[in-house]
Amino acid sequence: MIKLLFVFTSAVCLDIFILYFLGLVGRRWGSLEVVERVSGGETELLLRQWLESGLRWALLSGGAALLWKQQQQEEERGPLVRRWILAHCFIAPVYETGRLTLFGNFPLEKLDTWLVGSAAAALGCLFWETLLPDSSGGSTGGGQQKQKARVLFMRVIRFYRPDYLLMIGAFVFLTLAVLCEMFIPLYTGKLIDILRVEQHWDDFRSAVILMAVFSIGSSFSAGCRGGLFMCAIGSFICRVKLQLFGSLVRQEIGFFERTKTGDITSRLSTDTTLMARAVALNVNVLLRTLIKTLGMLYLMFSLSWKLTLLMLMETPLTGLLQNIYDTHYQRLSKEVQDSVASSNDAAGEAVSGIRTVKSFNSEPSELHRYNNRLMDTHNLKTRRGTVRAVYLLVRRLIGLGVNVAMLHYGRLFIQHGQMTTGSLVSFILYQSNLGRNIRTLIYIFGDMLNCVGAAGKVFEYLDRKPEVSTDGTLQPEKLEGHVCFQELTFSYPTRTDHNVLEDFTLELKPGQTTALVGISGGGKSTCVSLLQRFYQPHHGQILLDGQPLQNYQHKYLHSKVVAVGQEPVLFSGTVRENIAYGLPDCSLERVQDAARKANAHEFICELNKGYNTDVGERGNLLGSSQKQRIAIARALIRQPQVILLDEITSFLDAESEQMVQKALANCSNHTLLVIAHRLKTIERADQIIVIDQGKVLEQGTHQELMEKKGHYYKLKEKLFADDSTHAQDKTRN
Ligand SMILES: Nc1ncnc2c1ncn2[C@@H]1O[C@H](COP(=O)(O)OP(=O)(O)OP(=O)(O)O)[C@@H](O)[C@H]1O
Repeated sequence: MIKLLFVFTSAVCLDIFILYFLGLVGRRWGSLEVVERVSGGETELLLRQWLESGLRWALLSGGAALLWKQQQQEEERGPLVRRWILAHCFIAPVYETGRLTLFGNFPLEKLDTWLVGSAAAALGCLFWETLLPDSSGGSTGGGQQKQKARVLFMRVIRFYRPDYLLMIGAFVFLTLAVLCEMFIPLYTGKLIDILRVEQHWDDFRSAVILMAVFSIGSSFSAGCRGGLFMCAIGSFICRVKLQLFGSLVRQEIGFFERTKTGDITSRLSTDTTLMARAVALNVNVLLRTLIKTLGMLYLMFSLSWKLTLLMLMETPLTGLLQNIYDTHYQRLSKEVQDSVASSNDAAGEAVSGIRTVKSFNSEPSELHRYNNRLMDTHNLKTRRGTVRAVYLLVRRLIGLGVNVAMLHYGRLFIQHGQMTTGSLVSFILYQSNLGRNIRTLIYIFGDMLNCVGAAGKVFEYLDRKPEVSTDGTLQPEKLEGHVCFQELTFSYPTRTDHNVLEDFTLELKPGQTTALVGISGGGKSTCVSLLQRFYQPHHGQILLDGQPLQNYQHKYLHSKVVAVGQEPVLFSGTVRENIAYGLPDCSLERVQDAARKANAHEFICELNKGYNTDVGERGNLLGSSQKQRIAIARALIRQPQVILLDEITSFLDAESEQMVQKALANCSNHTLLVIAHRLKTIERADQIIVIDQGKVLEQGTHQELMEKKGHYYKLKEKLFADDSTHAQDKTRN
């Protein structure tokens, strides 16, 4: 900043020096008789001023460039200085040219002109930097941002391709509506002029008819335009949401662990809508306003170009004000959005965990938490409202000032016969719209960037390639189900500093049952997750029949390797839909067969609508053991080769467990990986693997490990104790 000030001060000093030097030369030149003859005229003075400005500009630019190079900051601040020098040198001749054109005299002294020019240039640069801070070329961060916004905007437009016809229709009606609307004030003024001269009744009638035609035409076209745009936006939103959802469900589990649910849902709801607005609504408003503004300016110029220039003076002020307001308003709006999301999260968490809330009697604290979040939102909204109120006040004051000036000059022009009363009325009508239109143009530009920002977030998810690839193609007809974990090292994406598995090697032989045992947190469930390809291990690999898991086709792999977890997740829908989940054309016989194997058929038949009974949201209408059996049926229906059972029997009663065990025992050609804390399940396994802290401690059959009297032996004492307690609990229930 200090360097910048130094450059500016040096430039001003250099400029004053050049100015006086040129003044001296000019005076010497002026003293020559030849020049004296021609230099008296205003045109010549003006010409000389332009020449001087050109010279000053060249010298100042050269000097600043030299100085800047030494400071090595050309890239960062160069454009701003160049703009300032250009405005500083040329604003005075431009101003004087304007004055000469308007009033035909040349009143300002040289130093006064310089001062006025300097102040105007500094204000202009300030205005430019505040309103368009990133306009200094592609190399800067702002330039890149603008370029990015442009690319995103074009992508959104391409996304609209299927609706191009609707959009074109909408734009045609938009143009018609605007054109019709534009002529109404003009004819209002004409009517007033005609009314003042009573005998022109024919003119009056035709003016009224024309006004009626324009009004009806404008309303009709606006209606058609709105309808067509809404259709286009509706279909766009559906399309984007569908694609986005498709992309989201393809992402790996780690993505969902790292990304908040609120973020994902707001991409799906708010951002897709904003993205649709970016083109359809904003371009609609932008074009409508632009056509209207240009048309109005043309008509206003034809009514009184002097008054029009006066009016336009309001624009930079309003622009500056709008820009400052937008910055604050957008920041506050974002904070309000975050705060609303956070209070929704608080409410959602309390509702979804209502059992825990009640059992710990924490209703008052939940209420307090929610109240705090609501108050935060309320405070932010109040601040946002205050900013808006101040902005509106200042804007109205500026508007009032301009209106007073316009009425004053309008009266003078009427007095001098330069305008009629009707023209002034038309002008006032246009002027009241013009200010609004210009504000809209400035606002819409900001809003468009905002919407394009939302589109950026949507595209980020749309373009995201899942870290766990699903590009495999392998789908052999016959699969043995031979699984090998080879020197696997893995940590969860949310805790990369902690290796859950380290140099982990394990073999699941085809047709055999392997039980994973160990204390909680040892990494048993992680093995199941990795086998389902929820995560990608960092080192080592998992082989299925000698091929890395990622080589298998995604759908094939998930039909051959299935898992049933501790807490089964069912989806709202019927029992049949849940068992045949992901298999759209599955017959009822197949569903029933799978249900029988999972010992679920009997209880399903007892439900009031049998297989067509609705299970409720997340299966809430069913008991835990029923949900578990449906989940087992859902796995078995795919006729898998490798079955992963992660503590599935925890929620089953002894009888159901036995039935399920029997059903699973029947699948002798399946590879089973069982995680269990129940001795009976473990004993039956062909091999038992004891895991602790991501490492295999012991491996062998129950008999072998018992004889070894190692970790398993010690663990067994605990497991057996737990098991008997558990069995007693179940019997009591
Ligand atoms: N999604 C996750 N993100 C981060 N860390 C996790 C995640 N899931 C598990 N962990 C951690 O990984 C370690 C192993 O967990 P894992 O669930 O595999 O153990 P486990 O032996 O199956 O235990 P349990 O019998 O309690 O299910 C634990 O320290 C756990 O905290």
